[in-house]
Amino acid sequence: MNKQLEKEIVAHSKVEALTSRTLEYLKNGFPVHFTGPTGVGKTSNAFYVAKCLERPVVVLQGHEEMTNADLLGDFNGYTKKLLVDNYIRSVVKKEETMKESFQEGVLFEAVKNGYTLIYDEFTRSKPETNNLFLSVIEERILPLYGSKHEEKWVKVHEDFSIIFTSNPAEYAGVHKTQDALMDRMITLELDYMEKNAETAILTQKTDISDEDAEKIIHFVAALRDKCLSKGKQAPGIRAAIMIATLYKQKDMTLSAEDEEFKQLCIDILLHPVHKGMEYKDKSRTLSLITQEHKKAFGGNTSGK
Ligand SMILES: Nc1ncnc2c1ncn2[C@@H]1O[C@H](COP(=O)(O)OP(=O)(O)OP(=O)(O)O)[C@@H](O)[C@H]1O
Repeated sequence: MNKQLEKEIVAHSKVEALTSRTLEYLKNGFPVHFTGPTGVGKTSNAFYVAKCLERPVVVLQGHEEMTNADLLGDFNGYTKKLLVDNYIRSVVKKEETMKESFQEGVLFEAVKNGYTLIYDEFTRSKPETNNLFLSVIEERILPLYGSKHEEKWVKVHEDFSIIFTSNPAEYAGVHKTQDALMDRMITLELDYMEKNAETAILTQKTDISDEDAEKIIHFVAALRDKCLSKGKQAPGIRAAIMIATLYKQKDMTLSAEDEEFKQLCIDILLHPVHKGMEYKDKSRTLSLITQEHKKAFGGNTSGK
């Protein structure tokens, strides 16, 4: 696992519980799917579980243009081999052979060697492409049809595991639901983290004090709660990370009276909070943010 990511994970109680259940399911041969809104930790949790499996990790990022060749591999040109034999000086024998060289695709490599595959945002890929996963999961073989490969299929290594992630807000209107594939995995729904877990993550990522981190998290969470009761979109931990990073870097004061800090919060939050509202009038969202900002930072003068 990537050293940077290993350092970054905050293994709060929800992460630990989720990880131990996920490991149990994967070890019994069932793929696991983390789903939930943006920023709740689906990818981070997938990496953490993968690390616990102690196998090499490969990552696939779902996208519209993904093809079977990306997953299985392809012949990517020719390798030329020239053999010159002039053992007897006057007789020169030349032999030239051309061989197609095969570049293994991500899925082929993972399945063959028993790696852990993280398939992030898999619903962004076309269902026809994802159909390859049906036999990998059910029959434990990877069919190599259409790949010009000599073998017809490759057997799935017993250490191979897959963790899928997706965001349900993206399902609508992208592709038809991938029911056959979904039916073969255990889907675990992740929700927004507890405030103390978010505070720990924020402190670790931005190196601000616990007290300041707690205030920023409470502020963002208060606005999120307003969105959740109305719309589907809401600001998450990433917005809090942006606020904390810039507040620290620009040496602002964590106070409702610091106009620069207030403007920073508005810039970061107006768009995501308004997306979560059902009304059109943006000035209502602006006054909501200003109001919550005052509640969270009113009168305070914090030293970082
Ligand atoms: N347990 C954790 N420890 C440390 N950082 C975390 C943890 N959970 C989430 N994060 C951080 O929060 C942010 C969002 O996490 P992540 O990318 O895993 O969410 P996601 O649900 O996959 O989001 P998206 O759907 O937008 O891809 C990242 O900066 C990530 O590093």
